[in-house]
Amino acid sequence: MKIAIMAGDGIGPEVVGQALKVLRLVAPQAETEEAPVGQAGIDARGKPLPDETLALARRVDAILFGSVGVADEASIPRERRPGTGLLQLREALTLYANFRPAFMFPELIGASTLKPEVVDGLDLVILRELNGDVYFGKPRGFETNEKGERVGFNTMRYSESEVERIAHAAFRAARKRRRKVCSVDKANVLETMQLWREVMTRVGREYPDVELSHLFIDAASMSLMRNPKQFDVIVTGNMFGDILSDAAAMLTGSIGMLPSASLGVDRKGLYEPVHGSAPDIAGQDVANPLAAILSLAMMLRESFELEDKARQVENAVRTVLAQGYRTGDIYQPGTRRVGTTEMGDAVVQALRAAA
Ligand SMILES: NC(=O)c1ccc[n+]([C@@H]2O[C@H](COP(=O)([O-])OP(=O)(O)OC[C@H]3O[C@@H](n4cnc5c(N)ncnc54)[C@H](O)[C@@H]3O)[C@@H](O)[C@H]2O)c1
Ligand SMILES: CC(C)[C@H](C(=O)O)[C@@H](O)C(=O)O
Ligand SMILES: [Mg+2]
Repeated sequence: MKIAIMAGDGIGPEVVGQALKVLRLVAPQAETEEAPVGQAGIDARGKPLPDETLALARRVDAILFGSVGVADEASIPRERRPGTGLLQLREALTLYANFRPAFMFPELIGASTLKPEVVDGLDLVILRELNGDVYFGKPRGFETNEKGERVGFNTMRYSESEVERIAHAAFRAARKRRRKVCSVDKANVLETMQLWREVMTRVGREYPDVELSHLFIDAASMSLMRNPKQFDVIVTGNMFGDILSDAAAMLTGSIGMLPSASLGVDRKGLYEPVHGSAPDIAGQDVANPLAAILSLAMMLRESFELEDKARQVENAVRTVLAQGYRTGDIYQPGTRRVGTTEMGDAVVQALRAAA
């Protein structure tokens, strides 16, 4: 059981630190090795994904990832951008299937931005394609047009085989759940997405026991807010999945609650909270570590087939919420406001008590 720990930047090390305490307790046999990524990679080795970090990623069974990013990310050239380290890692390991479950803990119903009856019992998963789309399509870059103005451009691209493999992943996931797949695209405007819908429909015929529907991204965004419980598995492209999953976070109360698993062709996976490095709250011991801890649970389940351990961790999260522990992002009057470390300790305590 070899695990690479890539805590990254900002609140990354704070939340991964809590997940590590949980790992040590539930799987003391796990061998871990840390490696810098993001701005930490640039500081240590001059690159957002140092060669040594990538080599470690290739050697291990799973990666526990924190978050990467700095406050002025948007103005930095690509090769020196912390986020590039994460994108390169996803590409190098062919981690094309990014599962982002959004699950409503009953204790947090009041923390959701939606009415209680709309989110009570919510349990959906957004399956985001992670290796293609406008994120990786070529050509990309800057050029000068005939008027002498600068032009920035990217290309939205998907090949049939890329859509096929994510489609199969979606239908397989649906078979373990409520057997419904909603494919989200923009096939009314974009050729890339016409192909996406065509391939989804074709692959769907191989899964007659799974109900397939299609929505355009604009309508899907609305439906996610209006009636999120209609969804089981939502499968979508890289860019739309990025946006929809942050939106889904607010249904469940906070982005600090959302875990994710990025899987490829084998069981090796990268597990990370959906949130970023949150420079606005970094270093204050206030970030919610539960998304990182729930990402660890996904790792135990998916990469190591330790279903019991995964459940223990998820139940411990449920217990601390029932006990009233809340970080600032999910705080409500009448509950107990705690910091990152105290929340991690509470989860460890709950695990010990249940053992
Ligand atoms: N997977 C990743 O590593 C990842 C994901 C998203 C963004 N980023 C990067 O992070 C940096 C900041 O991006 P952003 O501000 O748009 O998104 P963000 O997710 O870092 O933060 C958005 C908001 O949510 C809050 N927040 C995030 N995580 C939280 C937690 N665990 N507990 C409590 N509050 C939390 C932040 O304080 C902020 O107000 C950028 O450089 C961006 O590129 C990285
Ligand atoms: C940091 C960034 C590159 C990343 C993405 O856009 O994929 C993040 O927003 C995410 O959701 O994991
Ligand atoms: Mg994102």
